[in-house]
Amino acid sequence: MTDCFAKNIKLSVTRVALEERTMNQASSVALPSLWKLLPHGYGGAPRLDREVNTQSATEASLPTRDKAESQERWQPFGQHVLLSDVAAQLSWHGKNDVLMWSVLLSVLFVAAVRHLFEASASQQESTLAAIAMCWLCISAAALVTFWFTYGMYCRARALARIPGPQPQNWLLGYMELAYTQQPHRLCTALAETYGPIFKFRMLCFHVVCITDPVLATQIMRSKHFDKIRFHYSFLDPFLGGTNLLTGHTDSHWRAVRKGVAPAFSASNMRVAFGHVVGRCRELMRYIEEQGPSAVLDVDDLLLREAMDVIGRFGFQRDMRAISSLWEPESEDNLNVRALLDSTAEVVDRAKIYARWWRLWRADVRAGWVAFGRYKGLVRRILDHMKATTPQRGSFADLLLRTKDPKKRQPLDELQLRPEIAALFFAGVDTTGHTGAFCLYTISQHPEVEARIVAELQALGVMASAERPQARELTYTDTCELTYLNAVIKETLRMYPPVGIGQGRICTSHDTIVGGHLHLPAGTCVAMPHHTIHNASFNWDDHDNFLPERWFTPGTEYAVSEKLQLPKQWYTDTDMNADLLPGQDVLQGDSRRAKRYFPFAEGARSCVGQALAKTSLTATLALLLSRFSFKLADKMGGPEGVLAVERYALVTGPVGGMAMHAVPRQPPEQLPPPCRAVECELWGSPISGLSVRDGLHPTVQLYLLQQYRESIKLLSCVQLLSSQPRLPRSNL
Ligand code: HEM
Repeated sequence: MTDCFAKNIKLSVTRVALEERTMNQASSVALPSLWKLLPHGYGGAPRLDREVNTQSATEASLPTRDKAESQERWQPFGQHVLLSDVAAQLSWHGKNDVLMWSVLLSVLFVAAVRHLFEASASQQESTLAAIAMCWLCISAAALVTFWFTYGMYCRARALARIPGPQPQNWLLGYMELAYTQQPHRLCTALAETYGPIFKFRMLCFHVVCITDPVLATQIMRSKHFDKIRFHYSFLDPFLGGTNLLTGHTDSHWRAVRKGVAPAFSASNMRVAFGHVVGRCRELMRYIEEQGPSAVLDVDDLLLREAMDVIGRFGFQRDMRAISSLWEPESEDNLNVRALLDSTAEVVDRAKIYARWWRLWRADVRAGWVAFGRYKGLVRRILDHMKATTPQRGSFADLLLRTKDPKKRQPLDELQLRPEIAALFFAGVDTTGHTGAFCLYTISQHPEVEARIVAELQALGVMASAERPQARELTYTDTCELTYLNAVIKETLRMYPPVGIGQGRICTSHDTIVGGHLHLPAGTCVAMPHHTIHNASFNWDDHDNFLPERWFTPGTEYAVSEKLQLPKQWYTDTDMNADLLPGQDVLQGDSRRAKRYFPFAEGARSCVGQALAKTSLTATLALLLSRFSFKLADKMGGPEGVLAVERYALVTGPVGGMAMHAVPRQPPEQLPPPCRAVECELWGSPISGLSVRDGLHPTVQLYLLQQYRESIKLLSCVQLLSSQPRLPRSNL
């Protein structure tokens, strides 16, 4: 296959590193701007400031204010949909929808000709004017079509030698990828057939799939390839505008990224850990109440936990995603469901043309309402951020302090809202689905589960025969859980949430990748994570779930013996470079080529990866120390799980992951119940403090020192295990 591939690709210049050159050939004329127009430690302990006093008042007033606010605006359908939501969707079509514009212009043209005929004094005069107008329009349309087609022709010629599947429909191209439920698995199958570089066309897009680890690393790290805006802009009407996730790599993105990145610093992860523990304990209480015979959708539960953690960690706001499990009919639960369901609606809108205005369909109306509720949540979070002083160093605080580089002013509301929405959008599905797949893979490998249990017991965070009294999990423990971390890594290898990876494009220049692969300007480049992580040519035992592989140092880096392209493609790369003295591959050596990208690579890599890792490790450690998860019969075993796997911007099990949570020990053998303390000071939660009996002494001291006089602790002490909530009490 390698030889065949080498023959198919023209070996021109021997230049290996990523290189770009401006072409003076006609292709640069063919692809200019038209292409752009067309489809293609918050410092340690949680702060208990006096400012929070204002918070409860604000919170209390929010629902009324929201109601009044929304009554002011015209709501075209349903109480959650505002006119601005419809305007945002229309504006997207205005910018991107070629078909809509073609129809609109044709209608205008016919109307103009009719008007001419009616307005002209004589028959002859009107015929001449109409003919002139027709010629003018036809010439303009022909020019645009020629310009566009010529660009496509140039790209097709330049990419002709790259192998790839033949489209069944020459007009639409290879649309199978757009309509299959598992495009990531289809990509992997194509890579096994056509080799590490293959191409296909979808509509007018020529896509080159690069699954060779060295070239993929180079492109992800390159500043010459940007996000394909058209691909990401689908999200904009729903998220409320361009944001950190969907925007170009421009000065605005840089300002926001630089502004908010410190929120995910190592010291803030200790705070995040506290929130994760608090949420997870509440989740465990719910699971315990359901009992081992209940069929639980662990995917839904973990999505809710991720949502709560992001709400508390990022915005000091209780999203009530877990607590509303007890109140399925509540408004909170409907909002949570809206947020969780909205991803599917975005995907449907991307796949089904003009779905958004088919209002006679109940699912379309439900989709609008889900979007409306999501936006309502975001509006309330922003109001909350503005009305209170966010925790110093938190995402909310940093976002409010970020300045628009052009206006040199803090971001306005219209800029802030999409950033808040994007954080939930990027963080909830990815973390939740990964957790669900981790529990699934562990349930399928009893030997893996046994090793995790042994590790938790050895660390003393899980009760054992030798040590019946388990101690509390601490932040430092998450780094000590090496086997559990290897299990998470292996799950992310086999089930990377962003399965088809990132789409990149170089609009202005032709580019030569690896010294030999010529990519004309406007070619889309896809680096599917699932394929890179699961192709037989990149990994040994690619089909097997082997957490042990992560104990070999440098597993995430490309292996030179396995590379498929001719050796001269790699001569200038650093992938073979020996480590410099004192360098540790486990710490990451940015010069080396990788073959493992669950969080992407380079400037546009995941900003929240530290939070995701902390959250996953702590959640799984706590859940697995208390329960053993078994796949429910209704899932139909591993084949059933594979069948429900669906890529909807993030890979997850459609319909959820049904499992039983079996307590590890009968309750009477469990160590004395542990109390998770949820304190609230005027509505500001101090979560994740867990103690065996009453408030932790440090917290007591801290509270007494800070608030000796004014403290009115709305303390709600929740007992874990199956004990009921305690009534409110004063300190
Ligand atoms: C297992 C969990 C996660 C995985 C696998 C993951 C993966 C990724 C990947 C692959 C990207 C690049 C997407 C692209 O370029 O198309 C990305 C971007 C991003 N992620 Fe994550 N993510 C995870 C969790 C989170 C969390 C918890 C947050 C925040 C709360 C977050 C926030 C973001 C943001 C804001 C971006 C856009 C960054 C930028 O372009 O500057 N992610 N993530």
